[in-house]
Amino acid sequence: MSVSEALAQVQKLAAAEEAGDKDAHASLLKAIRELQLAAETPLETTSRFNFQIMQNISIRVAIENRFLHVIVEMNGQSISAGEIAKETSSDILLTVRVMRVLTAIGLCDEVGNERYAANDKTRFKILPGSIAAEKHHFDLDFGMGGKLVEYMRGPGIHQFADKPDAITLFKYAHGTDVIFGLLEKNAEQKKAFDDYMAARRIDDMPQWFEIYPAAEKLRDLHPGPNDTLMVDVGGGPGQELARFKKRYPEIPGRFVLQDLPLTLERIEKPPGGIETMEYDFFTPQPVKGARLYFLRDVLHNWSDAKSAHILSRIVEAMDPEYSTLLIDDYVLPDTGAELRAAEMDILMWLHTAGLERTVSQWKNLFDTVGLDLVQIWSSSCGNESVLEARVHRL
Ligand SMILES: C[S@@+](CC[C@H](N)C(=O)[O-])C[C@H]1O[C@@H](n2cnc3c(N)ncnc32)[C@H](O)[C@@H]1O
Repeated sequence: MSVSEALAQVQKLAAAEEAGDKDAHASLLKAIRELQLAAETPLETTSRFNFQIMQNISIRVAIENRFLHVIVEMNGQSISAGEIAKETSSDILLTVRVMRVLTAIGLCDEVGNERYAANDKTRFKILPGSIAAEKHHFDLDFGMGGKLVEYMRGPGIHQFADKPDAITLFKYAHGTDVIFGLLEKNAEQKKAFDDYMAARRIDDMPQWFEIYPAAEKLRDLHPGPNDTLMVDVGGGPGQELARFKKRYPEIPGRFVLQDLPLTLERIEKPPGGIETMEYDFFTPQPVKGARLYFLRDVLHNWSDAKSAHILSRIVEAMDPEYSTLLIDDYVLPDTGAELRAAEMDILMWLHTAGLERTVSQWKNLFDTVGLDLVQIWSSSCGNESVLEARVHRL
């Protein structure tokens, strides 16, 4: 694509977004990336990738030394490098060097010689959720990046932790197979993980029960008060059940939140009307014949072998004529995946020895456990999809 063709595409999508088309945003960002690629020589493209590490390192220094915090605290006034260095007990030369990168990438404004002012990206970057994301990604991912070559030439890449002798990159760099083991031992990373996850839950994005038309699907259902309407398997603190119940308080039946004792013990007060149940999802499912079994952000943490095991326990409990399984997770298209989805897949490999699945990979997984994919429900905003599955009937 020529530069002017790529530019025309950007202009078209920018106009669509300005005219209120919410779906245009992701396409606009993709078109901007394509425009940059069209304008760059191959040398410039590869060198951009080689040098992007300098940006991450500069950001991490600025966060640790609170450069951006001090700039934001000026409430719109500018501040000099000398003042930042004094306020943060940092070296002035280091401050200037790091701020040069940060202003060049737009994280802060350079308003004069060695003078800086906050912009909206600076203010966002120091929010607790952003600091948490920085620590989560930089500290863990650079730890793995630093060991990668030695690891590839030593044990070699083990994407999954199914076999007892598997050495994941996470284990090689951080000592535990996957992130969850590390979080049990590392309070700073645990807090960063929790804050990051909380900040990622954006309430105005479509909820799973809107993406999947739950009210319509359950309208003609008349469960008794003791019949189970929904089991959230590995449901964490139970926010999804709580939101669903709040939105549709009239829907009768039991709502069961299942998770490991450690997770349930952390819930100070279980959401109203929701029953908590300690349960390991590799063991037989105690709640039989529920209308809905629900798995959100669970299977992407596990290999196909482990996911098949988890799913089989649910399939055994499902009533083939009545139960539906809903899986709320990423679904990558077989071709043309968005960059963020492709990156999330790598993140799942690195942090959890899991994977984000394509449509074909989901179908193959369902085939191995006797599930039929009924439909994939998606929304134009956000990355979540809801896979609707039923027990295979002959
Ligand atoms: C990524 S979290 C997703 C939580 C929740 N579904 C959500 O969307 O917020 C994965 C959940 O799986 C739970 N989990 C991990 N291993 C489990 C097991 N063997 N049995 C039951 N739950 C488990 C974790 O405790 C955690 O709450």
